[in-house]
Amino acid sequence: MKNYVIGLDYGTDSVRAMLIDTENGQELASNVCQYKRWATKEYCNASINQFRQHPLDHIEGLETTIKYVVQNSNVDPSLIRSICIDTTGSSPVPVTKDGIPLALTEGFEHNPNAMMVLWKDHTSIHEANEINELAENWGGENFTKYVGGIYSSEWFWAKILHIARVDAAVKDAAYTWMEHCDLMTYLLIDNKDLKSFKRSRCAAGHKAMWHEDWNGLPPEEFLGQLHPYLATLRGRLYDETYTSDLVAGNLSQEWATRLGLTTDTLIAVGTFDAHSGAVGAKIEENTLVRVMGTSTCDIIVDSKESIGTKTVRGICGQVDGSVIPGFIGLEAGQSAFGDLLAWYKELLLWPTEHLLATSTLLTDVQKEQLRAEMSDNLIVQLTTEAEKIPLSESVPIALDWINGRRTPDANQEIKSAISNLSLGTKAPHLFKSLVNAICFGSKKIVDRFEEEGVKINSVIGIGGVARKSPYIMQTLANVLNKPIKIAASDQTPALGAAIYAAVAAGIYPNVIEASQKMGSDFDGEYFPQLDKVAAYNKLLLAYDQLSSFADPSIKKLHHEQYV
Ligand SMILES: Nc1ncnc2c1ncn2[C@@H]1O[C@H](COP(=O)(O)OP(=O)(O)O)[C@@H](O)[C@H]1O
Ligand SMILES: O=C(CO)[C@@H](O)[C@@H](O)COP(=O)(O)O
Repeated sequence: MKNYVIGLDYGTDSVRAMLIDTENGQELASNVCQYKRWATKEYCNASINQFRQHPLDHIEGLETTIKYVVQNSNVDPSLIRSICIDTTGSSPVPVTKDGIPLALTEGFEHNPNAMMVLWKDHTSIHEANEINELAENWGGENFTKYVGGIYSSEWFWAKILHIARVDAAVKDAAYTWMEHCDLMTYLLIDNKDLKSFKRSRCAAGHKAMWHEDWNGLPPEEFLGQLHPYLATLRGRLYDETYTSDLVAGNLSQEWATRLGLTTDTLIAVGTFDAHSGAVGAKIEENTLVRVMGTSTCDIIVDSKESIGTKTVRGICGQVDGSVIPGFIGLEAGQSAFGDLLAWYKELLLWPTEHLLATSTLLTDVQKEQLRAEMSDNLIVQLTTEAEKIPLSESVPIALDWINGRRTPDANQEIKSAISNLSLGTKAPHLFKSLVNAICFGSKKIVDRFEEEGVKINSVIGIGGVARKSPYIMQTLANVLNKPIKIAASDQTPALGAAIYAAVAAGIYPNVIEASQKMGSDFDGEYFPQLDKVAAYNKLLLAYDQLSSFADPSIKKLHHEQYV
């Protein structure tokens, strides 16, 4: 009998559904929906790094995309066994006692503090510092131990603490908070009991300091010192967490009717996009999967025996079962990857945007066409020119911390810098230096894992930049001095979610087996070019020097390891 599943992947700008044949991972239908309200950035303020999303964008996107794949796949809806949802994270949402997102209730419809606080929102830098200070000095267990020793402003407690401080009305109305992947899963299932609802192990372990060692979330005595609200909230959250190979519940009658499915469809426990992306790209023990898009997420799985009691410094967490149940999932990442290049592109397009508007040489239509053409071609042209610049030629040295540093050693306050500019520095030289910077930042993550005893046997690249830029992937292979395989699928997170769904429905016995059968193939591999590896190592020394200058907390590096 045929079995089908749906993977639903919530990205930063859009949500996509994929209907998959569980026999071979073949995609039978897919559909993407952009978030309408988010597109106007109505609830955001980039100057203070405030990024909020309205839950209606997520609910409308869910209904549109799932309905589309169900109707356009020619599959009997009763054969659609299960759905799994992945989202960005940490992206917490305040909800009422009835599990309704606060922004859907009267009086809060347009209040950004009542909306989902997107992963890249950095309004809670101060609160993250406070959490770190307390964790280190309160006299008890340091609860940041399994999240790299530093709590980030991108994460659950820091974000909630910030909102509790700045918006008493939201604090008082928010009975509880849910990670986005949990909320969307909860929305679909029939069991509406918040206390017994199966929350994501991945989200709780990587972002909310949940760990078996202290029986769940940090205790009230700790959280209460940050804010009494957090202590109250702790009691309304959860003790247990669950991996995504498990069932959270059956599709509710209401949603079965709305989506054209039946209540026999199972909904798996939710997870994060990077983790499901790794599963969609056939991650195995000691494989590093790098999700390279706007930012990066670096995911590794290692055995419990190999990790033992070790805690890896400066990463985004080590969590039992966050990627493959039974293994430790480790996460790191860069706050900006493609975003550094996007920033540069925007900078260069400034005259096109502003001077062109006042020019009388072209019609409005021509201006628009020119603007679009330049925007589409700029990175491609810069890439062609940057590739021609020999490594021996002096290029600027840049840091990749344009949006702070996620890892190693989170510091969201740190800023980027560029040095070694001269009158000979042209736009492609600067572009080349930015590409080098994002690759050097990647090398720091790989080095940290290896220094801490986590073996990396192979590297897989997924995400927009991995697929669009052979130049960046070749540079990365040279900088890391490791081969990089590229997954063929553009949609590995949705595919990974489909794989979890298939295991939850009992179609496969475990995630590894399902991922081997359903996961993406590879359609490219980049190998280090031995003549260039040494030259990049030299440039890396200059990157290290600039890093230490911009962030004096970085220890003096052992340069001898690179020469
Ligand atoms: N040809 C290219 N070379 C390098 N980077 C690119 C290219 N095209 C797009 N990008 C970068 O890719 C990023 C978007 O990656 P993508 O994976 O599509 O999005 P997301 O991270 O939101 O899922 C942008 O930051 C953009 O600067
Ligand atoms: O941080 C995580 C997961 O832990 C990601 O959700 C976050 O970087 C967003 O990634 P994308 O830009 O959607 O690829």
